[in-house]
Amino acid sequence: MSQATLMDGTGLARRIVDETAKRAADLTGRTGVTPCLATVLVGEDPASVTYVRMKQNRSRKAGIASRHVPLPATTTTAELITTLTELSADPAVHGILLQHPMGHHIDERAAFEAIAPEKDVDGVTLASFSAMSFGLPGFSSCTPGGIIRLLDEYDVDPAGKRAVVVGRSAILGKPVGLLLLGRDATVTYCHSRTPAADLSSVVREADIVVAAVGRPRLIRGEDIKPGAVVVDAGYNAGNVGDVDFDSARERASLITPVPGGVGPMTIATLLSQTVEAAVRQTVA
Ligand SMILES: Nc1nc2c(c(=O)[nH]1)N[C@@H](CN(C=O)c1ccc(C(=O)N[C@@H](CCC(=O)O)C(=O)O)cc1)CN2
Repeated sequence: MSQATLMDGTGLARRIVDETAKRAADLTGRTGVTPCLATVLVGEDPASVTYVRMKQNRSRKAGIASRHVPLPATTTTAELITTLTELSADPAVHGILLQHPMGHHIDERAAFEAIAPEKDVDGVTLASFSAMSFGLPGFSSCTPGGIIRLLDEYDVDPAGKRAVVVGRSAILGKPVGLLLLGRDATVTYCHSRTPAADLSSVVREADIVVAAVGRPRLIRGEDIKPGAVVVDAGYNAGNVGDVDFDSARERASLITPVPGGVGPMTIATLLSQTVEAAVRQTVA
């Protein structure tokens, strides 16, 4: 079989950011309101610092203002909730991003819930999760939303397909499975406690594989069903995904590279949802 076609997240994300920039400029021209994304970072984890900086840089290119709130690693859950409540009440802020992960001492769920649903452009609140689960309007979690957009771009219709999601995190694995279910896929979840033999047998049956467990090269080409669509949403040190790319691309029909696949789509979705939030919050 020939090698899989690459799903180009970088190119699609660039087009989404260009469209987002036009929408932002239109809003600013019509109303004088500049969309504003507040980024909140607890501590100085190097990867998180990089991701937040990427979000700020791309926001600037899209005509979105950033308000950065760096907090010390010692910040308590109560202090973080106070910051997020203030940002939620600030009319100049349209979207709020709380970078994950935070320190183990922080109650992440309580912190995310302090974000007003209408400003939850990262799709992390229970309100956003429930809306997404029921197919109601709301903001999707950014990486899952970006993955579905990428599948659409490459005419991958999940309806009737067997999809496996490897991973069950609140911001990635769980929601992407629900979005695929919403598109009528037959979804199975595997995760870090799934025995290796079960993982292998489930992946072997899957038409769509979404790897989101954070284990470098866990998914091997020998387990990929010939012609399957493979989406690698793993972020591991050294820009290594959860899929063994070289062996998987020999069997897949479509595959996302790392870097250049799902990652750029995450940020493009965040920016697009920020401008959408600003439009909804602006009485023209
Ligand atoms: N609150 C959130 N926290 C986290 C999220 C999220 O969506 N919301 N996702 C990940 C990390 N992440 C954004 O925060 C992220 C990771 C990677 C990329 C990306 O574009 N990666 C590039 C490579 C980057 C490089 O060159 O260094 C790629 O894949 O091409 C974007 C966003 C965890 N936390």
